[in-house]
Amino acid sequence: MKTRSAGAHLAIEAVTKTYGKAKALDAVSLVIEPGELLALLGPSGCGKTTLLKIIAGLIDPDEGEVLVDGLGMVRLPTHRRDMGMLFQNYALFPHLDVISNVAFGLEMRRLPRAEIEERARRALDRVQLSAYSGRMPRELSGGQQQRVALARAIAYEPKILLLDEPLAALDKNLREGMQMELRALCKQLELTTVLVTHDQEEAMTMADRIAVMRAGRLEQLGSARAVYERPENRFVAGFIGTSNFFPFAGERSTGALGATIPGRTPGGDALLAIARDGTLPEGGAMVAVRPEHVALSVSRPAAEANAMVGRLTQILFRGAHMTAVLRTDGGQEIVASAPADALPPGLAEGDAAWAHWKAEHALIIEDK
Ligand SMILES: Nc1ncnc2c1ncn2[C@@H]1O[C@H](COP(=O)(O)OP(=O)(O)OP(=O)(O)O)[C@@H](O)[C@H]1O
Repeated sequence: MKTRSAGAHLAIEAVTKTYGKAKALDAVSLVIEPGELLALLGPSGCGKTTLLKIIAGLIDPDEGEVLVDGLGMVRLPTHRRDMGMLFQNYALFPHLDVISNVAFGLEMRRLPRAEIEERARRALDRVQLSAYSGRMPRELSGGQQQRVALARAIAYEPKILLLDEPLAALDKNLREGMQMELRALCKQLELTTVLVTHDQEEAMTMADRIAVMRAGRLEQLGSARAVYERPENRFVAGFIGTSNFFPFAGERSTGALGATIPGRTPGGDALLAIARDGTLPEGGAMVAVRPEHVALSVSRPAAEANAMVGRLTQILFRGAHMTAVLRTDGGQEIVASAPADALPPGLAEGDAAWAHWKAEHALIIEDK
């Protein structure tokens, strides 16, 4: 008997969807490898759910194709696509016990009785709820109900799992635990998984790769690490983590970005040193520096490539980390974050301080 479902290859080709005049999706293409967990991440209204529903067959695209192992899906109804689904409103049937909830989809598929029972028990076992099979949904916690819904989604051993904000209804601690559990299960079952989320931490925790979307288009696709460390534009740098942004005043003709490029900031004549191989973006450039790469000191650091002086307007302790905001005379705000014990002793809000960072931590990104 089959004990696991190996994931399918999923390709989305130039999918477009328009509602009235508004383009919810604008020629989106991406490939998800077998067994890969891909997060669709973006702000509300960017088209994530529309794309997921098109993959599922709940919405028809205007143009484009969805391919599973090379086979076109667009004309196939949802129930013939071999995809498990788990949505935020996972609504279990209140009048059915746990095992019957899990078996429901299998019964719809008219499988033999013995096989339905076997598969439902195996799915419950995978979410560690075997002991709860006779309980009613109202006798379970929110997290347990969510697990039952997950068991229902994987019970018929689909090749693709589609998750739309599946943990949004859970409180923070439970959500974090479930993120790891859900990822582990997808990996164990080798499921090809598409996760819709607007929560960048959830995307980073769970996904092999993240597709960052904005207004119906794909902005950047890469591993969490790549997207975080090498955001291509201001939107991605601001949406995944936080960034300090500086206007870029280097020469457009400067080919070698490894060289020091003089820049001016609203704060005055600060020299911004930037180290990054590559070319300048066509549509205008900015410099981005992550707060954790900015250090603070009382006096000007001798050997640092970039340093700006200002006044500390806020110091916030956040448990393991602290965040400080420095404001230059010219009005440029610089956010620094560091382990709480890394703040120079004696520095307080209102004090003058220097913010500094290495050239290699200043990224040139597209200003869009
Ligand atoms: N049935 C519909 N009729 C008209 N417009 C729609 C419909 N469904 C979605 N839209 C619009 O399409 C765009 C994309 O919606 P979608 O639900 O895919 O966004 P999302 O990224 O999933 O957002 P959220 O995180 O808020 O769920 C939005 O501008 C939305 O208003």
